[in-house]
Amino acid sequence: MIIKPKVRGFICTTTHPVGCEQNVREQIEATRARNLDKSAGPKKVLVIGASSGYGLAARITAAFGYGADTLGVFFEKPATESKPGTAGWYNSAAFDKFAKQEGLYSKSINGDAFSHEARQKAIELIKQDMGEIDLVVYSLASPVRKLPDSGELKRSSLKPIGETYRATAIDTNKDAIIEAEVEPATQQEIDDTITVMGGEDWELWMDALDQAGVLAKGARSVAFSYIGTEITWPIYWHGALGKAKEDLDRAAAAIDARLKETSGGANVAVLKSVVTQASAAIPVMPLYIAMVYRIMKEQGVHEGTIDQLNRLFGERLYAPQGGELVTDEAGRVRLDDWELRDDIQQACQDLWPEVTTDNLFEITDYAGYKHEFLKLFGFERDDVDYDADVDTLVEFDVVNL
Ligand SMILES: NC(=O)c1ccc[n+]([C@@H]2O[C@H](COP(=O)([O-])OP(=O)(O)OC[C@H]3O[C@@H](n4cnc5c(N)ncnc54)[C@H](O)[C@@H]3O)[C@@H](O)[C@H]2O)c1
Repeated sequence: MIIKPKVRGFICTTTHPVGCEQNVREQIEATRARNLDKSAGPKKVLVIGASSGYGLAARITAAFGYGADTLGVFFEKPATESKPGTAGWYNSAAFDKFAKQEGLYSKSINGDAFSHEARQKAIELIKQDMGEIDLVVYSLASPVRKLPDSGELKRSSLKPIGETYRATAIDTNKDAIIEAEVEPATQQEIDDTITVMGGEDWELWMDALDQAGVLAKGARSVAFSYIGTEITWPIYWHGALGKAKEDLDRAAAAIDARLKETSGGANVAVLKSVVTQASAAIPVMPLYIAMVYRIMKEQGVHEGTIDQLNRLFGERLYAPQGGELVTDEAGRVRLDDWELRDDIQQACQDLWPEVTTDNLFEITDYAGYKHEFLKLFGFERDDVDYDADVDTLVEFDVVNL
């Protein structure tokens, strides 16, 4: 099949298997170049949400930075005769291939991580192949959760709370500046967003792993959050999603108290805004990212997904000098420190009212944003021949639920 990108709103409905493999290879090379202290890191790792974005970067960091065995859980689609698989499918196939070449254990579960079945399958595989795990990374981003007991479907909302949110944004289909308007979430929508993206499911995973006796002494767990500043607060931190992320903080404290009994611990890690399938769906994020990327690149402090995870592991969770993990007052590990620097945020504030459809590509890094977005699906890489016929039917070591 010869595959070209087909963008519909904030997703690309086609993917390129070779481009996705090259994306994974590039992240592995970036991780190797860091020369992380192998003796300090995790050895057996479960990553929930392992196929793209921050979860994939966590899996790559654990495996190729520290030589860890990994079990990944994700919800992706393989190719059919007429349609390529999802990017996360090809990313995971590539990860699996490279990990096995390196002699590392790699196994994956493709199915709904919110289900009890996924937890049971993970526990079965850990018992069978890994014994105990010493790190659980929780990196799900989902618009919907099927409740594991009742089967009821809950949906999350990307909405403000209290007032209608009006802000300058990009219509990414037309590359045009628009005024976005988002109605506030109802109480039901806020509650449902907490149910989908809050900490309950993370706790269910940690309970199940603990009860099954597969958590090693000193095991750690980390889940990811975003806080941002005034620019994004109305839609994010002060919106429905922010309430869910507050609930993640609550869950982190509860899980931490339990893991501390064996000298382990749990934290929320607050990461910077990067281009992923999840962030592309959040109103205003594409414009904010286009601005903050430009400014952070100019200041020499730009980081992509893999850089953040390499730094999280290498300089925070498994810092070679040991000692106390540095957190903020709420126990969160902060990797958004450079993005939230006053000078960077002030430059974004200054740029915001200036942007128009005409100068969008000139005064922001929107070109960089678009490139990163297409890259997520395996497109726009210099090292891939997009006119060549590719085999889309890629298989690997995965248990499909
Ligand atoms: N992208 C950002 O800018 C940003 C910034 C800070 C924090 N975060 C947080 O990082 C976490 C991961 O987000 P991302 O941006 O990497 O997203 P992503 O869309 O790239 O990845 C989401 C992952 O979740 C998996 N997933 C979704 N629903 C699932 C289900 N039902 N069962 C199993 N797997 C499922 C997907 O397969 C994929 O592996 C989220 O908690 C997000 O809030 C993201």
